[in-house]
Amino acid sequence: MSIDSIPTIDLSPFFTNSDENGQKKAIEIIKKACSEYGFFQIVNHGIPLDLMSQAIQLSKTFFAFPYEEKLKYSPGSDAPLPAGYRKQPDNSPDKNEYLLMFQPQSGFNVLPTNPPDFRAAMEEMFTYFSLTGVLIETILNDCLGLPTNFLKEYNQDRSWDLMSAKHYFPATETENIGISRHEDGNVITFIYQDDVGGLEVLRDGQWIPVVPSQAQGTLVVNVGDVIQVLTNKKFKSATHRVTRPKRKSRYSFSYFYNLQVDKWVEPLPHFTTQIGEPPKYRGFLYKDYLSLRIRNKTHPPSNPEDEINITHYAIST
Ligand SMILES: O=C(O)CCC(=O)C(=O)O
Ligand SMILES: [Fe+2]
Repeated sequence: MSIDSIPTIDLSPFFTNSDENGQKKAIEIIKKACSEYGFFQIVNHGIPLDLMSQAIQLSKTFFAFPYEEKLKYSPGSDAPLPAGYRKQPDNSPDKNEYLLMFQPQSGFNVLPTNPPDFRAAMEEMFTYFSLTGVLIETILNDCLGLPTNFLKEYNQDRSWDLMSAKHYFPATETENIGISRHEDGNVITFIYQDDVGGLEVLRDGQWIPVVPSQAQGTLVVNVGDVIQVLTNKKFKSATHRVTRPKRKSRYSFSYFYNLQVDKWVEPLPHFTTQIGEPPKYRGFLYKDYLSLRIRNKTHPPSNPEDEINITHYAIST
């Protein structure tokens, strides 16, 4: 497959009820992209373009502040995840700093008051992203031929969704990794990247760049491990990474459409018993998987290849 094969889907048919044909076409392309790639891009997704570019602009202003200023927004100690400002530790292979938030009404958020409009823009982005998540989840439900609203009923609680604004430092002479290779553990991830580039997807052993098109408000969508397990690997959670160019900072927003942590995750009967396929994963409690992933970061194994990922639950055949 060639570089331009990460498809971009126009979602406008889903905002005008009458365009069933347009919806069908989009669903076909998304279905193919999820089973081959686990990655696709969307435009006309309903998030206002001026909000998106304003949010990136404000994030640039925020990250340009002195470190001490940014540290004022360090995460509170009671939060289940570090909501607030963090810089990756110096020994981490990931060279970025970020601002992480839960849904706007969460009591855990520590959001900057400076630049003045940043907090409102982050909250508004969050709200729009969560609507996009519901829409894409509904589309995936259709692509998979699941009963109407199946995924929606399985995944109703938005209080574990996360959004991060990230700033990647320019590459040095000796290293250029921004985020090392990984798969996302959640349900669906959305990425809005600036025009610098650097996001890459692994396909057939090759790193394929996801070419940015910020002006169109293009969002990258990637399927996470939860979908991969539920569908018994019919849909792929793609391996991806971020590399950094020299002399340029890179800014992005990621939205992690997540799952309530007490949920049980296992291959659905639709993709196993009902079609005579053996399950490829054993079931697990989502929070147990999250703890193992957090442990990768707090107690990194000496060999990065030993980091725990979804293959931890794989059933060998
Ligand atoms: O910043 C990006 O483009 C991607 C970030 C990412 O892969 C992640 O946060 O999981
Ligand atoms: Fe990721």
